[in-house]
Amino acid sequence: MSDTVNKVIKCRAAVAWSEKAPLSIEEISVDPPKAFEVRIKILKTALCHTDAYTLGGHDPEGLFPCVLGHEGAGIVESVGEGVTTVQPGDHVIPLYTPQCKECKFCKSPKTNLCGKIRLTQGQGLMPDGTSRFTCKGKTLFHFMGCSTFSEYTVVAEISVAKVNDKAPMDKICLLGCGVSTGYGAALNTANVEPGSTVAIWGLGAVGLAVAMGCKAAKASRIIGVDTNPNKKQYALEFGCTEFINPLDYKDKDFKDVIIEMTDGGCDYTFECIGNVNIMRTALEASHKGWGVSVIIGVAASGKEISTRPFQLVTGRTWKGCAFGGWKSRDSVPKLVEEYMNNTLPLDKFVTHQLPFEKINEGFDLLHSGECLRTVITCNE
Ligand SMILES: NC(=O)C1=CN([C@@H]2O[C@H](COP(=O)(O)OP(=O)(O)OC[C@H]3O[C@@H](n4cnc5c(N)ncnc54)[C@H](OP(=O)(O)O)[C@@H]3O)[C@@H](O)[C@H]2O)C=CC1
Ligand SMILES: N[C@@H](CCC(=O)N[C@@H](CSC=O)C(=O)NCC(=O)O)C(=O)O
Ligand SMILES: [Zn+2]
Ligand SMILES: [Zn+2]
Repeated sequence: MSDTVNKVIKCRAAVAWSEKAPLSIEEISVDPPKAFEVRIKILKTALCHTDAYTLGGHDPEGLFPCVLGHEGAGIVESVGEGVTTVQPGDHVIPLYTPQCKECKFCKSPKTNLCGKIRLTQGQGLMPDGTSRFTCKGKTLFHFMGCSTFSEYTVVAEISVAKVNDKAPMDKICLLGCGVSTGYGAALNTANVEPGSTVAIWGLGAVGLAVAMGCKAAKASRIIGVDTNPNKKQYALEFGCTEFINPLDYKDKDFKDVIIEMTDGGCDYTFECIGNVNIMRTALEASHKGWGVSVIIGVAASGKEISTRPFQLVTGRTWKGCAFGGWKSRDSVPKLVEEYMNNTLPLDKFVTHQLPFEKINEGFDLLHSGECLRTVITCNE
């Protein structure tokens, strides 16, 4: 048994003291896990666009000071009373979409949105309404039920997936969010069929994982759309059959470009940016009668979508997707196995690696357009 069990752990965390400010590496105190909670030593975490979105002050649920991060992997350090499904030493991925298996959402095959702890998670707190983090006498909020930008974190038992302990943490951490989300949006939410025509707006890690999912589903045309011309090379590498840059068609309504290219529109379209104007374009570029458009991107506070209702009357469907539609505790260990047997590539998403103290450079990279994912080493 580790000598930290039942004790407060003092460790480094990247604290977000306020929005729009760089993270600050601080010594924080991490309390022991309470009942049905798990304390995790985080080995690796990646940065997702959603961390930047919340730090940028765009998240209506953003609370500060907090410990951000939700795309991580680590080892269970200790467990609270009543925890039965994981034990110290287990390799785990924290889950921002938990799976309690008891609530009406978990019992429904129609959704992966567990409702058990969503309220307190959105309040930046553990399920009992308190925080496990303090720093310089101040309480820090949790983030998305994960807070992986720390050497140690505490999460609910229903928010951890136990995974293969042979799997490399610097790759499988990506299954905590971006890759699982994009891949599942294609396979679960859209349920893309063989021979389909698809367009994907926004070729970051999420959009490229959609492309991978569409390729796995044997779509015949996968059109990658991004304003960054450097994304062409990634588009083709991750399964797009063609790449198109809307900035090359400034004199046209871009949805018409796609509609003309595809004889009336795509069977499936995906928005992976968080831009409500593009969400409309993606819907309207889907085919009359049967087109399905999936919103994955997270839009800034106050933004709303619109279209003419006629677009829906004439048979298009607008859908949304959180965490790829995966029932998380059941599915994430299987996705790790897919990685281990080489059916779900992760390595090529990791374009940058940084030590913990350079985490702010990871945000710069995310904004630079050069990077798909930066993986941070929290503990060796
Ligand atoms: N629903 C869910 O469960 C999840 C949602 N998300 C959300 O998904 C979105 C994508 O995340 P991620 O892949 O990490 O983000 P990235 O920022 O890495 O990728 C977004 C891409 O879109 C490009 N882009 C920006 N504006 C346009 C435009 N007008 N037209 C075409 N392309 C454009 C960007 O180009 P450039 O590089 O030049 O900026 C970039 O390549 C975010 O909104 C994120 O918050 C993420 C995970 C889960
Ligand atoms: N907090 C925001 C919405 C943020 C959001 O939509 N989050 C996604 C995951 S994004 C991951 O990188 C999600 O799963 N949402 C479902 C949920 O229950 O949070 C807001 O309040 O608008
Ligand atoms: Zn994310
Ligand atoms: Zn549930």
